[in-house]
Amino acid sequence: MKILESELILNPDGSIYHLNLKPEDLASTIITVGDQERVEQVSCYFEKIEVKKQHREFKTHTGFYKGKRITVISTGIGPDNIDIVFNELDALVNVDFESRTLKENLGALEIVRVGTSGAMQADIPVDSIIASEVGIGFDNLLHFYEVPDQLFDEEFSEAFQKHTGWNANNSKPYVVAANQELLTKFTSEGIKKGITTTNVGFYGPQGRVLRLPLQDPEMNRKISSFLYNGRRITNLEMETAAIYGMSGLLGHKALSLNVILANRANGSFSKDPKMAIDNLIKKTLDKLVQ
Ligand SMILES: O=P(O)(O)O[C@H]1O[C@H](CO)[C@@H](O)[C@H]1O
Ligand SMILES: O=c1cc[nH]c(=O)[nH]1
Repeated sequence: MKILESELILNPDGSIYHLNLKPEDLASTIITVGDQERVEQVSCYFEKIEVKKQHREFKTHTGFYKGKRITVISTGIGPDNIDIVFNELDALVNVDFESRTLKENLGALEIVRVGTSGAMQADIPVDSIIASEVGIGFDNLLHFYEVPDQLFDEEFSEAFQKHTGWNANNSKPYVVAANQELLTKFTSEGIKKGITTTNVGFYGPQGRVLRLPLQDPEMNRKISSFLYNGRRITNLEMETAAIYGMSGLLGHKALSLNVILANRANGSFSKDPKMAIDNLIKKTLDKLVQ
């Protein structure tokens, strides 16, 4: 069935609406970063860059690292942007833009998020790296899609809601896993597995108080004391669960790696965030070519 012009929006040059990319601009291995300035921080390691495009906060470089074609793209902040980026990345590989129909053989992208994050446990040092084996989404993005039974871990979500006395006005947390193959490949010395919450804001939704009091000032304490099958929540950020959910629905493989910049349990912050992120970028690139 033909996808209408109002649903799959193409720019006059044939590129997709927000990302400003054409199908040939994209590699099948993709690194997503939040900050558009991080795109160069990744692509500076490429031996050759063949595509450089930007529209709004979505900046893309495609090039080669040790002979492997890789795309690095910025998503901006938050799950609403993940909806845009993941639908458009998928359309770039799985929709024929000429006929506006789905391709017969659907492609699976390999997607690794290189992000920054806050630790919820005092013993997780700033500058360390966590590979999220599970994302817990506090956003409601995934609830707008038809979700197959096996994608969310409902039992996990219920245990979490019970432990925290979760306020139903916030959302219904969804729990979704990383791609196991990528998780195994990336977990190593210097990259530890963890459980990551995806929060809908940086301040109140992550329990930060500058001037506004919180609806539940105890939320971070409840999150950090939660245990599920002996596993604790390690860190929080703003994209991972949405990335895992959208990848699960669309048939792509995704893993989220985050360097810890803030430790919320002991109030510390990285002394050199740029260097800490750079360390994660180098590790990610080397793992991708292994
Ligand atoms: O550094 P990035 O990848 O943007 O990730 C984290 O940093 C942003 C908040 O400062 C949020 O996007 C959060 O997920
Ligand atoms: O505390 C933090 C640090 C980075 N990113 C977040 O979302 N939270």
